[in-house]
Amino acid sequence: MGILVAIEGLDGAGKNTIVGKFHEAAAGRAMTITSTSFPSYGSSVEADLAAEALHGEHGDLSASAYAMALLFALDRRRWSQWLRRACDEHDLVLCDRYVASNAAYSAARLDQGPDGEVVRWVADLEFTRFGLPVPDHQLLLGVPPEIAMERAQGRADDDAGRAKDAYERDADLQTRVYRSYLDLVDAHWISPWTVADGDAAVHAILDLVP
Ligand SMILES: Nc1ncnc2c1ncn2[C@@H]1O[C@H](COP(=O)(O)OP(=O)(O)OP(=O)(O)O)[C@@H](O)[C@H]1O
Ligand SMILES: Cc1cn([C@H]2C[C@H](O)[C@@H](COP(=O)(O)O)O2)c(=O)[nH]c1=O
Repeated sequence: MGILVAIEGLDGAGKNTIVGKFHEAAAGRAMTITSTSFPSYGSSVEADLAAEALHGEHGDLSASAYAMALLFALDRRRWSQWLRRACDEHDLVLCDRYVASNAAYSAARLDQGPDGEVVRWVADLEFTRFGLPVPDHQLLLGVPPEIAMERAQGRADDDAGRAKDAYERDADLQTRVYRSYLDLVDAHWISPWTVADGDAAVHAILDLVP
């Protein structure tokens, strides 16, 4: 039975990039690794609707923190079986964003803390009602908002297909999301956390694999 690790952080923090580094580093160890990412664009209608809403479509859908969180949660729900099977078949299963993304972004949008109503609602909905597996460990990329926003801007400048969405354009929201993540870490929300970046992050997580 493998371990499930969620990789969390701001937009542009480098989550997708570090997943590549995990795969490279795991190849040098006697272990198997698999990964997925959320939102699962292109394979679930909920993920695509959420992205479209954050790019200005679907009326006032994106104005509701709960509606957006529900779309992200319904997207993840489709992956529940896949995640359980992946943990049976691999030593390490990585998720580029997981349930804590919903907790951190929703709490930041609604100016609530880690013990607030929306964080409780996210956990009840996703873990209790939808039965998503609880992550064994969560990695917060310790990349502060100024750097993450610079990277997201660079990516948008280089790639017309990666124009910034409503969350990425909102510098104040990004700052509050980072605070929310740090609050979740301090509260040991759901499972143990590591805050790290780069090679240190990769090795800290690989060392957790029995
Ligand atoms: N350690 C790093 N140093 C400098 N640039 C980086 C680093 N990691 C990633 N980048 C660059 O920053 C940009 C964002 O990286 P990436 O797509 O991995 O972030 P992300 O956290 O997955 O973003 P999102 O959540 O918005 O999808 C990319 O252009 C990537 O090449
Ligand atoms: C999975 C997930 C995502 N979000 C937010 C975080 C991002 O700003 C956007 C889109 O994600 P991407 O990584 O930039 O493609 O959605 C969220 O609030 N809740 C979630 O569960």
